[in-house]
Amino acid sequence: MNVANASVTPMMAQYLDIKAQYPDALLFYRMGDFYELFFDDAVAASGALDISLTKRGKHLGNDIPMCGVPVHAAENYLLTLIRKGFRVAVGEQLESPAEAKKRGSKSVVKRDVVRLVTPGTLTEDSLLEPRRHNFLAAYSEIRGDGAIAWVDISTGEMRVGPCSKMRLSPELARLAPSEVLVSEPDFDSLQSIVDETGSALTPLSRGSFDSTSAEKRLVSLYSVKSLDAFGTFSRAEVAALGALVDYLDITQKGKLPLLRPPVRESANRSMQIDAATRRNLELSQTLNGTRKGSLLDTIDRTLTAGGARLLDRKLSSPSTDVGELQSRLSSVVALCESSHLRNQIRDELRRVPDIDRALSRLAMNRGGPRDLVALRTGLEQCLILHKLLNSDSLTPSLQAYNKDLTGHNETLSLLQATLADEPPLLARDGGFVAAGYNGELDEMRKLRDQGRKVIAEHQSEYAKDTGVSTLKIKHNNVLGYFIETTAAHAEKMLKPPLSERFIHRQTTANAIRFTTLELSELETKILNAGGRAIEIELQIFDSLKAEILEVSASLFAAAAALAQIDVFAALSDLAISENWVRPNVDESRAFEVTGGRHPVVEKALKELGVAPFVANDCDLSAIPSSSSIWLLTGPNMAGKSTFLRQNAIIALLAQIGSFVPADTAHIGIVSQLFSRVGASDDLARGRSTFMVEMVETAAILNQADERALVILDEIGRGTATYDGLSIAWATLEHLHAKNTCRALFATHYHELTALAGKLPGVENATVTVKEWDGDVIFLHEVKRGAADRSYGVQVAKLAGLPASVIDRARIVLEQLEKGEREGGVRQKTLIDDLPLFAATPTPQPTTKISLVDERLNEVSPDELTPREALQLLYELKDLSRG
Ligand SMILES: Nc1ncnc2c1ncn2[C@@H]1O[C@H](COP(=O)(O)OP(=O)(O)OP(=O)(O)O)[C@@H](O)[C@H]1O
Repeated sequence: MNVANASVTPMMAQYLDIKAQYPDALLFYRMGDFYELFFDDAVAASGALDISLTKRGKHLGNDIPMCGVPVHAAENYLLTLIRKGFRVAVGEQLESPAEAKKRGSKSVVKRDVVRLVTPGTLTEDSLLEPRRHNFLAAYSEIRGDGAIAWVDISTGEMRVGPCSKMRLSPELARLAPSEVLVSEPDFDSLQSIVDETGSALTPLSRGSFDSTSAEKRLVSLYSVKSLDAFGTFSRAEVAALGALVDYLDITQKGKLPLLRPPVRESANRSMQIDAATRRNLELSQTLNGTRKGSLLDTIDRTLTAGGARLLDRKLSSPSTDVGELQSRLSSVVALCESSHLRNQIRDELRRVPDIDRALSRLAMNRGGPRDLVALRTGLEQCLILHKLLNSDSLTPSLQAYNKDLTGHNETLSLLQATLADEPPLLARDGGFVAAGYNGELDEMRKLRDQGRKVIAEHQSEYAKDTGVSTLKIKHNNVLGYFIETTAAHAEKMLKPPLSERFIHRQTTANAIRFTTLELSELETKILNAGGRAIEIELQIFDSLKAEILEVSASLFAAAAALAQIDVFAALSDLAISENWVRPNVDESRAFEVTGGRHPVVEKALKELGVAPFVANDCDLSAIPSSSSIWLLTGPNMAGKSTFLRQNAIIALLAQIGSFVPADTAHIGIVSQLFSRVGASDDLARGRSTFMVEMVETAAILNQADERALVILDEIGRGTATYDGLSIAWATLEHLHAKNTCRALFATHYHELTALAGKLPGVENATVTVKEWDGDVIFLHEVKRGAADRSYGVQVAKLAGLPASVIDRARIVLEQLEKGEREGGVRQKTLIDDLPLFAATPTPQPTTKISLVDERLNEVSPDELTPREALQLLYELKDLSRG
């Protein structure tokens, strides 16, 4: 831009200069106690934040729109802007106005962007959810070989794994990153996949993804010779990791977070779950997008933020490693068996702070004394917990985690010695270093807080040393502090040896004034004490921080151990209080659950105080075939969907190493979990209910292998009856012949039950109901066999459809069924045969009032004598026979 243009002020020139470097972000331009926004940024931010838009000066003859937010409240505004999809460049003043003035009276204060705030790079406590990770992901593809890397900069965890473009959507669903980085040339082809997950998509230049420079970046970041130190990575994996680091460098302006060495995750060690299945099973959020009511919400008994994040991670990536699962389950068992120990552990865990996030904030220079205190408390709790868990009778993995809780004595002692009990939030406020830690600091504080007292102490010392008891220390603006005495008393002070110490300053009419070297030093000290105290504290803060970061690896290990212990104890607590059972997990293809329950529905029923949940069995193992499928029929509302989901959830819980809501469960490892449950329109993506259903079904039929568990609920319901039936039929046959997997298939098409006789791997099961006086009573019991009918009309009646509609539906149904029995229904005949709705008189209630009812209506029980009552009983018995 043309800075020489007369209408551009130097400040505006600086603003425009900085803004040009961040065209995609809102620029927070620091002016004193405010961040100000100008031009389009101001218009956008004032709308998003609901703050007033004003004007400030003119630019090229036009008013400059402006809005501002106070610096002390900036975090909240930042959060709102980030949530609304903005990125914010924070431009700070890099010098004081006085320093700027030294360069010339017209000089503008130096400013530059110190940080680019984006959804994936948040570290502030107030901007993050404590119990959830905030991942930044990067996807790269090199010659058809794809990889995804992700990092939570608030905890420093960095992971990477292979990921084909096909698997990108399920991987993003699993990780739920808040921001995804892709190379500019890939932007268009990946946009729809990323948008679908709700993550922000950020394109980076091709250079950020260049695998050779990425490798250099990583090698220098971790100060290693080669990345082999951490494992073997593909080019695409290195590129994705490198892009993360490059982006952090750009957004954090060179101040990189504390990144832990990358861990490679291989896809075959965890259960594959696609986005639709996660959604359908409401794993970490409900279909309405809330955490409350999700499976995670129901099972989460963790007490620490780190534990909560770990449980979330486990639930999103159940393991397929039997050995690992057995080991996790044994630890849960160990803590189930000793409720005293478990309760003690849980009591101590309550006091454990978020060590990961405290460390990361410190590393990024955004930490304060409270973070150091969090580490102190964390390490103190480590010691207590270590003692509690220090037993040979515990499992090897608990013992290993317990080991990580020790070895921090030096760090703890340092923190204990250094920190005050309740320090302030910000280091610059001072007051966080404990008294007694640093002699000079103690003195400075004393001087700052008790200047008068220190002077008084000196005064009495001088009085004693000189023998002049009337001597006074006084202060004025010319001399500062001075010692004053009368001329008579001053005499001996003017002579050696006292005159060597007491230096004559002034003689007035009534008094003589002295000073001492000590006193003038004291004066400077008193004047500077406050500032010096803070300076010392900041030095101590920095050196303490450096020492802590030096041992960050072992502190992270302790935090990880605490999280693991928390998860084990939480799962034990859950198992005991909800009466869950240890599942038998192995390499077989078993799926045998007795007394299974749906944890979320069971909890909801309990809270409502209605009839308890009816437990059900599911035995796919008994089917002597390579595929094992239960074909589930039953009326609407009987509990088919619940049954389907509960079995998927039981498998999933077993594979995170949790007990399961059942009496017994034998689960052969499930490698892929698919579920097509319920129907929902996806209008945003321009897909109808039926289309969504078919896309999801296609994904299942194309991918499910013999280790998959497939849950299909009412396939084909979204289209015309015969089309739907045909699709369901063919789908079932495909699952049986090609996918040869374990599956639960719920359907309203009773015609399909005939397939059970034909296909060896398909068995019929049904959810039972009782019919009573034209109504239907749900028993929620799943039994082998086929349902006789749908009871749709009865359910509709329960829902409160007008009686005339219900009656009319009954007539139509009767005719349809009759038509079918008589060899196929021809619609034309049906329409001709059925009298029109309007012409149909509402039939009278089918149930007649019985004689027994009539007689009972006449009776008033209060007026009956015992003899009359007995007589009445005989009478009623007669009437009912008659
Ligand atoms: N085993 C059970 N014990 C007690 N209540 C249950 C049980 N299963 C389901 N229910 C209750 O019945 C309601 C309906 O269950 P669900 O949605 O699973 O039925 P459905 O057969 O799939 O119905 P539709 O075919 O109409 O979708 C649930 O909301 C729940 O309150």
